[in-house]
Order: sequence, then C-alpha cells, then structure tokens
Amino acid sequence: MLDVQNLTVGYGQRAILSDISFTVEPGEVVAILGANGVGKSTLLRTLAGLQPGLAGTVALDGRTITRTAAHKRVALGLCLVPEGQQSFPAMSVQENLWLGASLHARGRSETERAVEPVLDLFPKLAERRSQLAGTLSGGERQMLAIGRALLARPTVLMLDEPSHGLAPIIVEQLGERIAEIARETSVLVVEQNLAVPARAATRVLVLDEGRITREGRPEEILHNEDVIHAYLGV
Ligand SMILES: Nc1ncnc2c1ncn2[C@@H]1O[C@H](COP(=O)(O)OP(=O)(O)OP(=O)(O)O)[C@@H](O)[C@H]1O
Repeated sequence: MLDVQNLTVGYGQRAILSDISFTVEPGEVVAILGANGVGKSTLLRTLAGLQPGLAGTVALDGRTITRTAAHKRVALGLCLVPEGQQSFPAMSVQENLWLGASLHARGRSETERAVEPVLDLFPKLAERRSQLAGTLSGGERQMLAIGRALLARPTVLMLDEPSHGLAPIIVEQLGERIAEIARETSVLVVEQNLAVPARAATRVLVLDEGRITREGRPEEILHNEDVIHAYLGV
C-alpha cells in the first residue's frame, strides 16, 4: 500500500532523516515515535509531497509517487492531517465537512449524505454541527480535521501528533476512533504520546538520530522502559 524505501529527508542539503524504509499495509495503524525535533513532521510533510525528499522512493498502491505533486497525492489517496487541527474557523462544523466532501460528492443531498459516516464516527461533531469551528475545543477541532481528511476517502491517512495539547481522556478516545478508522483506511501516525499507539497501533517504529532504530508490535516497544527512556526521553 504505502511503501517507503531508503528515504532521506531534510532541508537544503542537511539531512534530518536518512535511509528510512517501512511499509504501511491495508488495515494497519503504523505509529512512528520519536522525541521532539527528531524529524517526524518533516517525514510526513515529505510523504505528502509538501517538500522534496533528498533521496529514496515513495510508492502508493504500487505506483511511484516520489515526484508527484502534493494535490495529486491526495487524489491518489494519501492524505495528511497536519499538527494544529486546521479547519475554517468562521465556518460551522457541517460547512467544514461539506467542503471536505466536495472532492467526491456532487450536489447538496449527496454532500450531506457523504458526511453522515463522519458524524457517526464522531458523535461530538454531530452534536455541534451548527457551531463555528473556531469555537470548538482542541479535541473537537482535532476530530473535525480528521473527519475532513476522511471525506477525501484516503487509502492511507497520515496524522501528525493528533494528541498534541489534548487532555488524557480525549487522547484515549482519539486512539479508539483511530482504531475504528483503520477498519477501512490504513493510518500512519507520528506521536510522542504513547497513549495513541497503545490504543490503536498494529506496529510501532522508533525514530532516533535520523534513523529507525526499533520496530515491533506495540507490546514489544511501548512496555519496554529502556526503549521509552532512551528514545523518547519520557
Ligand atoms: N523549514 C525548515 N527549515 C530548516 N530546518 C527545519 C525546518 N523545519 C524543521 N526544521 C528542523 O528539522 C528538524 C526536525 O523538525 P520536525 O519538525 O520534523 O521534528 P518533529 O520530530 O516533528 O518535532 P516535534 O515533535 O517537536 O514536533 C528540527 O531540527 C527542526 O529545527
């Protein structure tokens, strides 16, 4: 599905991550863990086509997209929800979702029908459908950002630190929703918080000093205190 081989990413000629290889298979939630500044956002931005890789290849469903423009990657099914929960603050929750649906849906009734599964997945958004997005809580804004991305019908959804700034109970709920999303859409999530991978990940990779240093099932990585201390500084 998503196949990343020997990817080197960075700024100018300065490599931040070197020789990164991994895959995301159908139905998987792959979590990439790493300390502040290790290059997690840089990796996702590169996969999304928002900045060029320095070396290596990226393929989606067998098709090489290493040099494909960002908007075309979205149309092919690779969607990024960046950190910061961007939506349109002066538009209501449902208007934000309608806009997300407009990539595939035609006309008002088709658009309204298209957003129903997202409102089912996030009942809080259904309750607040007429509220302005700018007045939502941080957790609700995150759900809205994920909901909008889902409306693009991605085959791989990439989430950049979705737990950032959220209360622990909301992070747990978010982890559960991500596990639900993975029944239809593969997920690649970068995190520092262990609660999201603990609830949703099928595989965990650890980034340290520019490389993937560990890879395993969540129970192998997340309960290994040496790994957690050494690589995440928590
Ligand atoms: N536009 C840029 N130009 C040059 N260097 C950058 C740029 N953006 C990020 N960096 C540097 O690249 C490194 C990795 O940054 P990145 O934001 O990818 O890390 P991160 O793992 O996502 O961090 P955090 O967990 O703190 O969000 C950092 O040293 C950062 O200062």
